[in-house]
Amino acid sequence: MSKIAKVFAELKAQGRKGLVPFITAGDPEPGLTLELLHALVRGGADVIELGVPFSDPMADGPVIQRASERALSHGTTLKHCIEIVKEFRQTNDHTPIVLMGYANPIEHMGTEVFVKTAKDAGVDGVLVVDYPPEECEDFAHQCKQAGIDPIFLLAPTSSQERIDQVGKVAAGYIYYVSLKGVTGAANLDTKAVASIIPQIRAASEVPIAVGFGIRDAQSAVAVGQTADAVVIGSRIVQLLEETPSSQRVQSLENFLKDIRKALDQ
Ligand SMILES: O=P(O)(O)OC[C@@H](O)[C@@H](O)c1c[nH]c2ccccc12
Repeated sequence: MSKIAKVFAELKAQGRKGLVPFITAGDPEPGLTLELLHALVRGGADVIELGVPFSDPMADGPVIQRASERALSHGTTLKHCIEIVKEFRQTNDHTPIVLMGYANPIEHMGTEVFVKTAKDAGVDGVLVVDYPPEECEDFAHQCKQAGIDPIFLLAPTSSQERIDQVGKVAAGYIYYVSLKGVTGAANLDTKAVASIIPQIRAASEVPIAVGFGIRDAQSAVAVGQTADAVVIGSRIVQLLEETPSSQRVQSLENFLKDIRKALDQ
């Protein structure tokens, strides 16, 4: 059983919902990411999504685009992201990390080299935004062979055929994009999300995490009523952007603790 599957099995047994925060590696300043990862764990993260900065992040709204730009301006590469995970694993062996990113940097590194170095570093899952299942059979296979869960996106626009297809290859969790739009969008409709989840559950036994537009305890709890986990990205990235450097780690931990508390009530 993968580390991600184990975490979701534990959550289910405890009747709890998963909390999955996202940060961009190398943002807002280089050298802080490792500390931020540990702060997320202290704040109650069950799985962490670590964004690999990319110059043309077409699924991302302005907040995460700016994070990518900052990280790239500090010279953050895919190799650095993997090294951060390796360092994190020196002292944390239990919190799964999912690398989130786009195909270009991975193809630039070479998929075989990527899968091998990611596995050796302790990466648990990979979500490549521009790799729909039919375009990455070989890559998904390589990941699975290495014990890395390939994570796929479904969205309100996904056809039944796509839902079935993702249901067949999914591992770790299925990421349901709550809305038509980019990360950080403000038009979350929890009722619409709740109406689609049963359709996805019918196609797969893999847990369902929902992201896009979850900003606070209230929206997290509302989505958590039907999803197995909630993903929070832009709100966290924005908090880091707005907080003075000396308070970032503590603010992040506090922010997450509040959401955790609300989800566990
Ligand atoms: O930012 P939001 O609205 O909280 O949504 C989560 C999201 O940021 C994170 O999961 C993510 C960041 N970049 C992505 C690209 C595609 C899908 C998902 C993502």
